[in-house]
Amino acid sequence: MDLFEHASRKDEALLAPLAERMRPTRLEEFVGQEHLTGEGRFLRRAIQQDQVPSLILWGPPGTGKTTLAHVIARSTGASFESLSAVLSGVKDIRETVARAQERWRLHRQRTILFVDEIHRFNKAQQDALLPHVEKGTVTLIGATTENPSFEVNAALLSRARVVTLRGLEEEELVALLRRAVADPRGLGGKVEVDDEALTFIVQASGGDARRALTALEAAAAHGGARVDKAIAEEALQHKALLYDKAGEEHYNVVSAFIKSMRGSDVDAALYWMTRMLEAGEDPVFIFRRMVIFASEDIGNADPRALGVAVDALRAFELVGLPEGTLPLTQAVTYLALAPKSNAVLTAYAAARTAVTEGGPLPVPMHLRNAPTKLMKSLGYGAGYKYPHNFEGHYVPEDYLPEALRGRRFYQPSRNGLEQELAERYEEIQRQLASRTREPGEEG
Ligand SMILES: Nc1ncnc2c1ncn2[C@@H]1O[C@H](COP(=O)(O)OP(=O)(O)OP(=O)(O)O)[C@@H](O)[C@H]1O
Repeated sequence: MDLFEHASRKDEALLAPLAERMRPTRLEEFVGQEHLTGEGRFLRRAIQQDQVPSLILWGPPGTGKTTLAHVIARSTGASFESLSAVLSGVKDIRETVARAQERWRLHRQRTILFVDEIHRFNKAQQDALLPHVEKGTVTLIGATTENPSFEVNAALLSRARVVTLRGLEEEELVALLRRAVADPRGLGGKVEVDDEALTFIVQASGGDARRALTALEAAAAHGGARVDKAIAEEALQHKALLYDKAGEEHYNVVSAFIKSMRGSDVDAALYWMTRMLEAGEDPVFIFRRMVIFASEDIGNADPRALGVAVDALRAFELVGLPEGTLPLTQAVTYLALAPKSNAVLTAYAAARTAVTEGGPLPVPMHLRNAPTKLMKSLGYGAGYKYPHNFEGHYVPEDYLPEALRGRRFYQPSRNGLEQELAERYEEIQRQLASRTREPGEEG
């Protein structure tokens, strides 16, 4: 039984991606970032003296933020816990803190809490965590790729020291790849990778160690026992086609999501929504697209849709993830099945064309503001009819500039609630057309 468990755990370890298998566990294996971890530098000293404060690690992807948090925990004998600011809810934070308290109470063991994407922490999450950072129950290590002085909340910033990580240098990445080729945790010396191929991979990695290791792994899988530059190139191209979170594929999925809602296919909309979440998309980005969609593709066919989208966003900001997926799903299902109209979009486009092409046409005299006697004597406001003085609070009248009389911008659909507006619109057009003009009035 024991043997079995051991064997399966070992297989799992080998199934993990190369970058994961090669993650340094000691400071000696950590590459680059000499300004932090070199002899006598701040972080090395803090680790040696076991006095690591709460930190915010700011740096590009794949430069060792997560790794550093692991190394710190291991070297200081602290327990390591990790949360995602995007995916973990307040409940997860409370449970993590409770475990940390327990560890301290029973074993006097400290806890390092790693929070990925710390700039996405919302108010509720912060309130649940910060008092415990203050008390020292947990040492917080947050990671962010965004400039913390703009993106990280002040309450957090004042409790943690910001540390900057740099993209890794080419030589550092080459050394890292060589180690991965030889190390038994890595490719175990079974693959030969020539220098040109290594340089090619490193140059395609933009200082990102995870990218470099993942590319090496793909090249090794592609090429067998020997990897040269041509094989590395081919492998990388193939990979780029399969998955590219930040690039084309991302936009394809967003596009499929919007089109599914527009096409009233609620199941497809849910599928693409989930694809985006799983790929690590910021839910707020999805919400913003939905708020726009509610106006652009539903509009007055169901004016409640805009409210549903905005309320769901507000709810999400209150509860965060994972519970925030519920208002998100609710809004997606509502928007997908609501009656559709693009009359808002076309109305604005038509009005804008009239303004940009027609130039600043004069305001008709009867609509002008007449605050002074002089203006009144010049005819400003003369002949204005106050609609409330007429039956039904309406009187047929011209409001557009003279040159645009009779132009229609709004083309209401006959869908959903917009049907009512369409009927009212037609009625008004009829009254305008059949109005009896007073003598002297232009036709
Ligand atoms: N400085 C480094 N020294 C050695 N290996 C590194 C270093 N930085 C990254 N790596 C390798 O890259 C992998 C990913 O790094 P890590 O998870 O620390 O990145 P990160 O900075 O947290 O980036 P992300 O924000 O993308 O998660 C690690 O598993 C490790 O193999």
